[in-house]
Amino acid sequence: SLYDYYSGEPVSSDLLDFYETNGLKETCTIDIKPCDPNERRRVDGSCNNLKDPARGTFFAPIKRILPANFSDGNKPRKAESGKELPPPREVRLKLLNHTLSSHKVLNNNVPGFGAFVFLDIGSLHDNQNMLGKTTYCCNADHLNDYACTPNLISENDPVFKFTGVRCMNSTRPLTYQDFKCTQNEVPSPIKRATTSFDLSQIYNSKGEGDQVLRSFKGGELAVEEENGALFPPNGPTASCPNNVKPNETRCFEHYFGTFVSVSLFTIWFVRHHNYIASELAKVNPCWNDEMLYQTARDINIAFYNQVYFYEWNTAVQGRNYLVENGIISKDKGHRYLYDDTKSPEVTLDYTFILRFFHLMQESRTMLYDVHGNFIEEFKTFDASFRTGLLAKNMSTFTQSMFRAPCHGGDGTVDFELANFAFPGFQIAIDALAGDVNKCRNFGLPPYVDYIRHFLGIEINSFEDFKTAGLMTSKKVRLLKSVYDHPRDVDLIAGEWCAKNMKGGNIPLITANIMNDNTLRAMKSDRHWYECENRPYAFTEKQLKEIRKSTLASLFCTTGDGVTEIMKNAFFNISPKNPLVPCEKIKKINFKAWADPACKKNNIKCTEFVR
Ligand code: HEM
Repeated sequence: SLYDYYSGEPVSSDLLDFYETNGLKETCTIDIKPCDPNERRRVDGSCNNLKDPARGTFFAPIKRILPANFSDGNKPRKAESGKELPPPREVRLKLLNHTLSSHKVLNNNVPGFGAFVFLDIGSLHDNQNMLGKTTYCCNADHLNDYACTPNLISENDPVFKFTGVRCMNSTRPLTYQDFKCTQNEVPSPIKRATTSFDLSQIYNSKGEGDQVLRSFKGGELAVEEENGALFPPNGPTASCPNNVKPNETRCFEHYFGTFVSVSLFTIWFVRHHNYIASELAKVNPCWNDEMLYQTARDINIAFYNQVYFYEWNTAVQGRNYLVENGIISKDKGHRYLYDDTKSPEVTLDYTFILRFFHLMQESRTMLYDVHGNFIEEFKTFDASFRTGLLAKNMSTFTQSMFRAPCHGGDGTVDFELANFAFPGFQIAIDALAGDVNKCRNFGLPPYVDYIRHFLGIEINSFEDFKTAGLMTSKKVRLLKSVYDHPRDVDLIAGEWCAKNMKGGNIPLITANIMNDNTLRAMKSDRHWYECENRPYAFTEKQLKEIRKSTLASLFCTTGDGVTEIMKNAFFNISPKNPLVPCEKIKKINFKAWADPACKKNNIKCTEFVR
C-alpha cells in the first residue's frame, strides 16, 4: 500500500489527489509491500515496526529531542536582547583557534568512522545543494534569497582581510515543506537515509535497493579489480569531479566517494561483505546465493554496530559511562531491547552533533608504507571526491588512518577546514562557521536548554557554566566575549568550549545527545543484532563470535597491505597499544554458522533453497 513519508500513515485519497495533481507522488509517498513478521531487515527500512511500517524508511522525517526554536516562523532565533545573534564566522574565529595540533590519544579512524556512520542515518543533501546547485548565495543579487544563508566575512577577518573575499556560500536546510510533503508549519529538515543503524550507506536504501549492488554469485556484492585490489564498481552516473583524467578513473556508482576516510570505510565494508560471504560459503557449501548474501549482510551490519557501539563510542566516551547508561552490555549474551510501541527514529540533534567531530578532522594526510616508514604529507582535501587517486594509492592511505593522530581534542580546529574546506568548489568555506549557521537554521534551541534537559541544571549566568563543572573560567570568559547572554550560546559553540567528560574525549552533552539516539535506535529496531527474538536471530554461539568484531580485524581482513595493527585501532600507537601482527587479532569464526543441513544432505550450493 501507499504510505505518506511525512506522516507515516496510509495516504488518503484526497492527499493522493493533491500529490498526483502536483507531480509529488514519487517524492512524498512510498509503496510498501505487506510486511511479514518473519522476514529479514528490508533495505528501504520499511516494516521494521509491524504496526507502523513506514516509520524508519528512506525519507522518513527526523525527530527533535527538544522543540524547534525559530524566530518569525522559520528564521534563525534571535539573541535575548532581540538583536541578531553574532555572525557565525565571528563566533568560530573567537572560540576556536585554527592551528596545527595532534590528538594525544585518538587517531584518524575516530573522525573517519564517525563520518561514515553519519551517512547511515543522515544525508548530504544540504552539502550537495550548497556545492552543486545553489552555489551563488554570495552574489550580490542573491544574498537575501530565501534559499540562501551566506556566512559573511568582516573586513577585519584575520585570513581574508587582504583579499576581496567577503562571503562564504551557505544554503538554507532543505525541508519537507520545500518539497510540499507537509503543511505543518515548523520547518522539518529532510533525510535521505533509513533511520536504523543498518549500513544503508553500503546496501543502498533507495530506488532498486541492493538489487543493483549484488553480483548474484556466492552471496557477494559486485566489485571490480584495479591494480590487483577490489573496489565498488564504476558506473555512468557516478561523479568524482576531482579525478585527474586519464589515469584516475575509479568512481563508485552506488556508494559515497566523498572524503578519503568515508571512501576508505565504504571500500572496506563492501570488501568485508564479500569476505564474510566467502567464509560462509566455505563452511556451508550447500547454501545458495540468496542465503549467503542475506546472512553476510546481517553479519556485516552486526559487525559494524559492534564496532560503533562497543569500540568507537568507548574511545570517545569511555566504557563506564556507556555501561551505566545501558548503551553497551557488560556480558556477551543476548539483550532484550525491542519495544514495539516505539517507532524507529533518528534525531536532528544527533545528526547535527556529529559535526562536533569536525574538531578532530585533519587536513594533512600522513602517508606511510606498509612497514610504517613515513613517505610524505598529502593535502587531505585534494583527495576529496577523487576515488581515482585513492584506488591507485590504497595502501598508503590505509596506513594514514591508523598511524597518524587525528586533529586536536584541545579546542582548536584545522586551518584548512576552517577556511578552505572544499577547494575546487568554493573559494572559501569555514565548515565550523557553517555548523553555527546550521545550528540556527535547523532551529536547534540554545545550549542551556540541552543542559537543563540532560543534566537538570539551570544556567542563568555565564558563571553557572563553570559552577556546573562544564567549563573552565577561561572558556567562560571566551564565551562572554562573543555572546551577551548565556541563553544566546549556540549548542555547537557551547560544546566547543566545554570540558571533556570524565573518562572520555568529548564533552558530556555531545555524548548525551548521541546516547539518546542510540537508545531510541536499539529499542525501536526489530532487527537489532543483540536480540534473541528477532527473525534469523544469532544463536548464543554466533553472537559470541560477533562480539569479536573490532576495527583492527576489519583492517586485517580488508586493508591493503595491512599485516600489523593496534588492538585498539581508534587509539594512537603507544606502549599500551602497540602494533601487533594481524595473526594476534581475534577474528570471527564462521563455523558458528555451520548448517547441519549441508553435511546431512551433502547437497551443492544451487540445490539448497531455504
Ligand atoms: C574532509 C573532511 C571534512 C570536510 C572538508 C568537511 C566539511 C563539511 C562542511 C563544509 C559541511 C557543511 C557545513 C555547513 O552546514 O555549512 C559539513 C557538514 C557535516 N560534516 Fe563535515 N567535513 C569533513 C569531515 C567530517 C567528519 C570527519 C565528520 C564526522 C562525523 C563530519 C560530519 C559532518 C556532518 C554530520 C555534517 C552535517 C551534514 C548535514 O546534516 O547536512 N564531517 N562538513
